[in-house]
Amino acid sequence: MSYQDDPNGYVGSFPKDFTYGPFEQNGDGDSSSLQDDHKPRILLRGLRRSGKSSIQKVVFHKMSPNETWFLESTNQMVKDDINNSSLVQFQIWDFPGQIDFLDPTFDSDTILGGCGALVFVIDAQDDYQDALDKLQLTVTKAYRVNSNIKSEVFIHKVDGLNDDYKMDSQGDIHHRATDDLAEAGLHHVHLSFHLTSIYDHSIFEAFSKVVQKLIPQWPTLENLLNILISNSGIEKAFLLDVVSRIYIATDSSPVDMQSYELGCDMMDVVMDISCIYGMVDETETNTFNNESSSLIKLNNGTVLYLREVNKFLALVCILREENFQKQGVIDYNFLCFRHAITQVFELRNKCQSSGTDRRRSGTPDAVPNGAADSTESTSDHSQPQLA
Ligand SMILES: Nc1nc2c(ncn2[C@@H]2O[C@H](COP(=O)(O)OP(=O)(O)OP(=O)(O)O)[C@@H](O)[C@H]2O)c(=O)[nH]1
Repeated sequence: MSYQDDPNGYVGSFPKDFTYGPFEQNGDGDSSSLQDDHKPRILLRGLRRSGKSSIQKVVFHKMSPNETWFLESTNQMVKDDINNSSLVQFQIWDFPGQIDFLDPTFDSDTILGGCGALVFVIDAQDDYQDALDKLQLTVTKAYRVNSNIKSEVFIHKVDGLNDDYKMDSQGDIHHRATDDLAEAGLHHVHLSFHLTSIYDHSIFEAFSKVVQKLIPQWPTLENLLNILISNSGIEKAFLLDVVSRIYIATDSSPVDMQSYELGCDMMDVVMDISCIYGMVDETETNTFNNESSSLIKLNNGTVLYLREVNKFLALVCILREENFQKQGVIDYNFLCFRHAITQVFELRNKCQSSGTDRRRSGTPDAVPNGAADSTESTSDHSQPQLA
């Protein structure tokens, strides 16, 4: 691995205005200033007992999978704000299985209009014909109201299935669901399928992919990670949301579940140790700060390295032990990376506040709907907001 000059400011081409020193968390922004009544939405739909509430509780509320046995059936729509402590701000609306989007009393225009993604949960351990019928009706309705909505299908509870059956079910569901949509005249609507279970990391991975599609800055984050790993001898890097453990970006090499699990486990260890030993006084609530970092050497020659990026985000890197000998280079490149991420968020916040000012003053947006302009895309309520 060569550590050559890089036009992006990594080792060898030190940006002139960048110095070592305490990292100012400008990029975090003040989440309260970004609060908005109209949070972007992810809708969770599916038949009764398909696992919707369990998914929401396990991913965003740290409920252990076994505790979901005691969840009662949802009888009313539940709105769950994912904000403040988490980088990605959005609302999850969990609909009771029996609610019908086609019911005339259901205000589908308002509910589906500002929605970023529709997640449809299918219980793979059950007969899924009814679920497929409902999926077709739901996606058709959602698409007619909001053609920008991303449709995601979670083939859920796959922990009880053997690998062959899992793959067969996925193929069958994929085939039938796309045929149904084609019959309804919606050939062009794209459905994404994910095999999920709350008993492993598959549900976190699937949710990561759903959220990533809604983050306008995602390609930039991926690009920054690509530059970082190629200049530092890193094999895989994840940008993890500290609270939920979903990854909001990774480099463009394929994700293998084991690496992601390692990253999440490391994050858990760091948070546990920080909570126990990192508290300076009783009033302190956030023990994850710019001092937080961790290094774990595995006995197979792999090194896991974690650094705090800002209070919502951590970078977890996986690399070979021999590439970690130049830790100074990696640390230096990490500082450049963190600086770049800060700039991305500053720009994001600037765009957002100018959008808010425009809305307050009633001035129409300068750019028409649909134009490829960063200001426009960031004030779109169907996108989650980076804090
Ligand atoms: N084996 C297995 N069981 C799961 C999984 N996810 C959820 N369950 C179980 O499925 C049952 C129903 O889960 P809920 O989350 O209440 O389902 P729901 O879709 O919210 O149900 P309604 O509120 O009635 O619409 C619970 O007993 C969960 O423990 C999973 O990944 N694997």
